[in-house]
Amino acid sequence: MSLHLSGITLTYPDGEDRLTALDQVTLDVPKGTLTAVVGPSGSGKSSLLAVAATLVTPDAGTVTVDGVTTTGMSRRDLTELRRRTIGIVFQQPHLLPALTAAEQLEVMARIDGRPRAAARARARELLDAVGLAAQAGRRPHQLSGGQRQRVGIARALMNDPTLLLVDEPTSALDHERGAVVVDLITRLTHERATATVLVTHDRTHLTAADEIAEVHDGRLGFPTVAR
Ligand SMILES: Nc1ncnc2c1ncn2[C@@H]1O[C@H](COP(=O)(O)OP(=O)(O)OP(=O)(O)O)[C@@H](O)[C@H]1O
Repeated sequence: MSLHLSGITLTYPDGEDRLTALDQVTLDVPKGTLTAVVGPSGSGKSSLLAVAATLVTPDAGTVTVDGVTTTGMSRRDLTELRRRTIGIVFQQPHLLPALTAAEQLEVMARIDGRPRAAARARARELLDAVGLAAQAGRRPHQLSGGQRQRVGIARALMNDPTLLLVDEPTSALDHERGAVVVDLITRLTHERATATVLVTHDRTHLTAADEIAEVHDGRLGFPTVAR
């Protein structure tokens, strides 16, 4: 199992009290499958992603990524685990304005200490995989919103992650471009055998999912109704 969340409870300070953002959440995401996480605003979707990304430590429960249980791990070991095994796609890709599409990717590999030639080859391969081979030399302002998001997806795959966490990737895109991005994420999930968690507001994206998890008030349910 590439991602295993077991009995996760997460609370935030709320005045004198604590607000329960996640309540006993258990979720398994096998390699090569996509789980869509849906639910109303404030239900806990971003919190779930942050816990899975090991960016937030839950009050209770265990997070296991690629067979490694993170309980009690040092900050440094968690950073290393994230660097090796987790790719994150944000709502907005936050590209660096001065860098070309290829350089946005190469810089990730250089941070990891990979040789320049290997970084360049990997960046080209991934830009090709997301349909942007011809745009490799363009800077963000020369790309459309959908193309920028695809650069963000390719960048998240640079470290060959086992776990791909995707937060509302289509929020800045129109419906059609959003569907293209979700199709791409689904294809890459199968081709690259990532365990993918996709948070989405758009229920039309659910046809692409292997599993749908609905969050309500921090609790997770799996609908049994047909999609
Ligand atoms: N840092 C924080 N401190 C206190 N409360 C927080 C914090 N982050 C989130 N919350 C609360 O936790 C609950 C879950 O929030 P979360 O952001 O996970 O929801 P969400 O489903 O992602 O919402 P949206 O769809 O609007 O992004 C909400 O009630 C929210 O107000």
